[in-house]
Amino acid sequence: MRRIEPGIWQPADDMQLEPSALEIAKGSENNLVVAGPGAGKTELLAQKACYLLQTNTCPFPYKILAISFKRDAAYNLKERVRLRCGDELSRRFDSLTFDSFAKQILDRFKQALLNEYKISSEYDVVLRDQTILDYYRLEDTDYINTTNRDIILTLHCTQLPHNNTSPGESIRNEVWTKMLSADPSKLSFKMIMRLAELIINTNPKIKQYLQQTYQYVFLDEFQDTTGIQYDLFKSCFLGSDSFYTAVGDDKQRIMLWAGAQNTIFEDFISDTGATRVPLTMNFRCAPRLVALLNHLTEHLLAKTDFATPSHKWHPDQGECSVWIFENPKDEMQTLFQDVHNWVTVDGLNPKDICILVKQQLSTYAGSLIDYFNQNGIKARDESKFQDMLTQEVCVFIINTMYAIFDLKNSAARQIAFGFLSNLHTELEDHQLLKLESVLSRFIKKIRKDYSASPLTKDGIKAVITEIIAFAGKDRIKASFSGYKNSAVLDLYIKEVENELINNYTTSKDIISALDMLIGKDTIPVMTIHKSKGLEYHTVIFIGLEDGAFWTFQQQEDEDKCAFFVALSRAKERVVFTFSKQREDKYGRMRNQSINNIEILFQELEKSGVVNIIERRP
Ligand SMILES: Nc1ncnc2c1ncn2[C@@H]1O[C@H](COP(=O)(O)OP(=O)(O)OP(=O)(O)O)[C@@H](O)[C@H]1O
Repeated sequence: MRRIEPGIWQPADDMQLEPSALEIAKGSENNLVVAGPGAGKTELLAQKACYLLQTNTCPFPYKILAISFKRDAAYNLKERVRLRCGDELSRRFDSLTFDSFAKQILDRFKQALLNEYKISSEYDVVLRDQTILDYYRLEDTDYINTTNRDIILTLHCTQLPHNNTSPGESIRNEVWTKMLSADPSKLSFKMIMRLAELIINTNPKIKQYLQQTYQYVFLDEFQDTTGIQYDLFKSCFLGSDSFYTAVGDDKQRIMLWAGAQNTIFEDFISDTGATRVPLTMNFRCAPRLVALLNHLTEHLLAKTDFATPSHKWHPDQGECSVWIFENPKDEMQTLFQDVHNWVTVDGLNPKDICILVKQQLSTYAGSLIDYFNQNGIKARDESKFQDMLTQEVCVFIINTMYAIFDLKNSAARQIAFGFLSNLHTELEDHQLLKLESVLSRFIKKIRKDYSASPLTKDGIKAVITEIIAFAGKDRIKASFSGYKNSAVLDLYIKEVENELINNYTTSKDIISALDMLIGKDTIPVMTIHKSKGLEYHTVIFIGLEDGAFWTFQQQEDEDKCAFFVALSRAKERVVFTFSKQREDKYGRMRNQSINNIEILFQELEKSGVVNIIERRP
């Protein structure tokens, strides 16, 4: 690929960056970009990656490491850079979550662990706190006096190697020993992070290798970085010649409950000498929504970093309403009628509408999802699919299936080919052309083999097996560190297979089954925490009620931020619902109040841009 002169480099997709954003994209300093929702913080990281790669400012073999908070964010950032810079350059852009970054270090260098922290060659990742609590219960007879949260915190909060000075510490150490020496070892992601950190801190050569690999390090959603994650970052990179760009927004800090470090911005500046740079635009939200966000910034969050809307909007665009209902049935029917109109009359794609809840998705939106589906508008709990649909191997299988069974889908074939070329980084351009025609022949052959009679469950399984065999399981394992463990790779392949077979059983058509899997024309329903970084034309938040904000009195600031995050996912329209009654998780109908969260209603009202009305079907 031809190098672009730094002087003539332009941001991709004709985007105009704010002058300070452009300076950061082109600069090589440590920066902390602090800006509100929709300011283009993630976009700035994508543009900076393009600048560094396209101008060769980050020359081969150096790489860029971008750490995002969620898998889908990491995947989207990588895709954005790949589409703009091409496969070859974007291979030097590693976009990971903290969890996957730590896991890669552990998987690659586990032989370098100190003896007392050795783990089995394959290990189980423990995703449920209960597993840890069960180990703890075996060790600690006073278990009953300690809260679960404290146990989990104590287990992970200290850097390795552990001291053993107090009785509490010796119990913790015993739990670690038992989990590490289980067959296979049992590790939580936080333990993986601590082990990765230990490897770096006790092996200067590995640390040096890492620092020499990554000349630039990006940190997205930095406001929610936990102490453990920050310790890992510091162990890996502090004192190196790498340049760091962190971006975040303290008005969107919603992970304090999960250990986000409250002082992370100040700590980062003092540790790295980074310059704090504000951005002032909001490219996402229509002007009336920006006005509302500005009002809440000042009066709810007591901050002063106000935003200016983009010129692409008319000043009157953007609407925010609070709809008050007698009961959840009225709420469900009214929402359905309105959404139906938006889809059928206004032509809005259901995928551009998002339904959000604070927590307990099935309590607040379970019946609503069923009702929408029964009446012809597809909706689903998106969190069940967010991980699978951003797994490279799943994306590959799905797109190869599209390429086989949907002749018109040339984009799918391109994505499948992108995956294959990542497995064959040794190939020259002319050899890649050959690979492309091998893929075409494979697609034609499978299409022919399976076109004579309708597909069966076994047929779907066989096609997936052939697709994986075609790519080469060993190659996939060698090329993606996340799949080094065969069990993990098999699990994801099985997950796609099961979902496809389920969908096919209902739809009897493989394209429809694939469409269902990717959530085509389907309203995503999720919690606020899962919506971080995402954006939709319309956002419907169900349950602006004390019941949903039951933590408000204990963590007022965090819950206000959660409310701010929900609102700021909308580009054009946001609706909050309040139902005078709501079923609890045991199915009992309860009266709802706004005594605790009255301030949210007051400020919405005072902003002058919110329509608060009683609605009936
Ligand atoms: N310079 C720009 N010009 C036009 N559109 C932009 C620009 N920067 C970002 N956008 C668009 O604005 C939207 C928000 O961008 P982005 O997600 O990067 O913001 P963010 O600051 O990370 O948001 P948040 O913190 O709310 O998740 C996206 O649709 C993005 O494509």
